[in-house]
Amino acid sequence: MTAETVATTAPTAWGEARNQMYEAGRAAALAPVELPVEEADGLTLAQDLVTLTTLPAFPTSSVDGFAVRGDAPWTVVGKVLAGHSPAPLTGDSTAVEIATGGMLPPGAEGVLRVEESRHTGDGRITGRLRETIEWRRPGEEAELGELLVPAGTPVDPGVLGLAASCGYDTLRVHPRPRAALRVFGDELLTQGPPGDGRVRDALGPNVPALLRRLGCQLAPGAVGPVEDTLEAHVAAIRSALAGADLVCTTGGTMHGPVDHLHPALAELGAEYLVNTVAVRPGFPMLVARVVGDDGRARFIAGLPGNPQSALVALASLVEPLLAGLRGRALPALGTVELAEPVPGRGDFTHLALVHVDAAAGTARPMRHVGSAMLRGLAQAHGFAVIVPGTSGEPGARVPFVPLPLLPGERP
Ligand SMILES: Nc1nc2c(c(=O)[nH]1)N[C@H]1C(S)=C(S)[C@@H](COP(=O)(O)OP(=O)(O)OC[C@H]3O[C@@H](n4cnc5c(N)ncnc54)[C@H](O)[C@@H]3O)O[C@H]1N2
Ligand code: MOO
Repeated sequence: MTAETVATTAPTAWGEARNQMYEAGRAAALAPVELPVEEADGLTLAQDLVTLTTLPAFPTSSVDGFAVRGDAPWTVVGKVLAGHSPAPLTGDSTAVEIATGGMLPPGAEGVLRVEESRHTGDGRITGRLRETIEWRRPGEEAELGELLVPAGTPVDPGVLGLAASCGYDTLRVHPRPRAALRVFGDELLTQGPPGDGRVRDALGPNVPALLRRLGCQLAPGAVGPVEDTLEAHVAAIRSALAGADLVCTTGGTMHGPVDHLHPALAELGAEYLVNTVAVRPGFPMLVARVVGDDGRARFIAGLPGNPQSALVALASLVEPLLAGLRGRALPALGTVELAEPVPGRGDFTHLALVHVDAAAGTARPMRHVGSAMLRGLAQAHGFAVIVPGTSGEPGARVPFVPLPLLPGERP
């Protein structure tokens, strides 16, 4: 389907559009790179994480005390600190002082806690060993070659620590997608209060911040506003495509007198993957694909100009596309229980902004949720999904699309 031929296509069902975007992203998943472990935070594993050693790699004392051999009382014949490789303990009724994490000497039969030991009059130590063992056995956490975490797992601090602890210096990971934004609309101001027919560009500040939260790095370059001519639109998208895997545009998704997005896509030889979605708000959203001279697919996401609609398009199309590009699973939708009624939108899916009360587990629809408004969005946790042909009744459990917020951003 080329950009010229689809002005009259029927909107894609919301769930189907979401799945299509994920599959398109997965088919173009970014080629893995090998990075030092500490540089892989926030990326996605492109390899299974299997242990390069048994874990622990050697028997280690789990307490400060004495590693002993034979019966009490024991003659102390040395000391083992963490990081040292001890000589075997061979003599009967002998012991070495040992620190937590110290390698157990071969031949040791038990570890006595320092607080449970006593000195005898003749310079030896004595005490009763506990029933439970006081050292960690090799392989207790994992055997050599055991799968710890599969490919496709997001790399977080836990994975970083685990990778280092079992011997990795580098990890094979999918890199961050490079994203760019171009904002369309001659009516947009980038400074000062709106008035006299001009509105402030809300999406120039908003969309890059969301793209970062969705795991992108933002390509450098002017966001706009791009002049309302076809030539300027084509040039702006083309320059953005040169340095990005994903170009988001805002505005111009309809077919008004200065809506140049569709003709610009046609001129760039873009192929629509989704062009309009049966969702409110935001139905004119689209995603198109351009294959570069290098054979690599790049994506253009056309976000509607109405600010809330742009955010619905990000959550509906861009988020699953990015999950695929990053080599991750499609984010599963949780559910919320509606505390108040939420109207349906006939044959369209309704994405309704809600505030979630975590303690009660319920969701309350926001006020100020016109598609041109951001007031409700700035206090919402995400969108309750009211499927076509239904309305959201109090007490009903409905799917929930969270906003990509960082911990602590919506207490
Ligand atoms: N005849 C019809 N007109 C419209 C329809 C329709 O079905 N028939 N659908 C409406 C819907 S739904 C939406 S959504 C918008 C989509 O419009 P565009 O994507 O073409 O966007 P624009 O026309 O450029 O702008 C729409 C609106 O949003 C404001 N805007 C744009 N960019 C920004 C920004 N960066 N920051 C803040 N506000 C922005 C712009 O000033 C307009 O008010 O079309 C409807 N029309
Ligand atoms: O996307 Mo529009 O009204 O649905 O804002």
